[in-house]
Amino acid sequence: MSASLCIKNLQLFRDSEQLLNLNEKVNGGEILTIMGPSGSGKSSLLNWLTGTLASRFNVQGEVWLNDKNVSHLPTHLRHIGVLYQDALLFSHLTVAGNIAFAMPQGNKQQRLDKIEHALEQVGLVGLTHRHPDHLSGGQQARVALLRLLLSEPKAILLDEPFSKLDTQLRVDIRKLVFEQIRHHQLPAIMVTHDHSDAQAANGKVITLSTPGDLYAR
Ligand SMILES: Nc1ncnc2c1ncn2[C@@H]1O[C@H](COP(=O)(O)OP(=O)(O)OP(=O)(O)O)[C@@H](O)[C@H]1O
Repeated sequence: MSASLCIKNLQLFRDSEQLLNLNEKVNGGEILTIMGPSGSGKSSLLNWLTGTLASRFNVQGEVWLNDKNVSHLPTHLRHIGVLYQDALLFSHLTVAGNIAFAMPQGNKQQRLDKIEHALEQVGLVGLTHRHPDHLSGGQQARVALLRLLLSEPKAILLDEPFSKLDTQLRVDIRKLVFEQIRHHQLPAIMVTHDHSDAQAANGKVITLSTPGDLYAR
């Protein structure tokens, strides 16, 4: 069975206004890019996928992950990970503590070995016991990525994850994130305002319309 994330017959309304009407399938290793003006429903789409949409919205449709309907599962059982524009690391925990926090339970030494190996892969050797306040923005972004990957998600959502990084760092971190998505063959959906992100993702791009124009183009 190959990995996939499917949006089936999504109809999303805020009050009586229709924001989204979508059917999409994203295969493992593919990145679907969602663009569109402020208020067009990008965050609402991500919230619906993770099961955190506010009750103010009316929604029909199903989320399927690896050929299983996960629409009725609570957020933590969907195994859909999100990377945000802020690294959102816990300042009271070390790098290892932050990453371990999201990992499945298991042997402590094996978990630490896995963390150190992952840190090595992204050029963060020696930072295992450091606190986030003593890391650069790029290092924090890498730790956030590892925390996400080592939580073993089945799909990844990217919510403007590069928008706070300066130009060169943006290119480097974006390359790393996309490489990891492809390496792990995870289906991914990225919300961005930046056309260079869309280009780098090298997949389908959907531009949502402003409310009133019902359909995505
Ligand atoms: N919790 C909420 N309760 C009610 N309405 C909301 C809520 N969150 C968002 N909305 C409304 O739903 C519509 C879609 O908002 P959404 O945040 O999904 O847009 P967006 O495309 O992500 O915008 P931005 O690019 O500014 O983040 C907007 O009209 C917004 O005001």
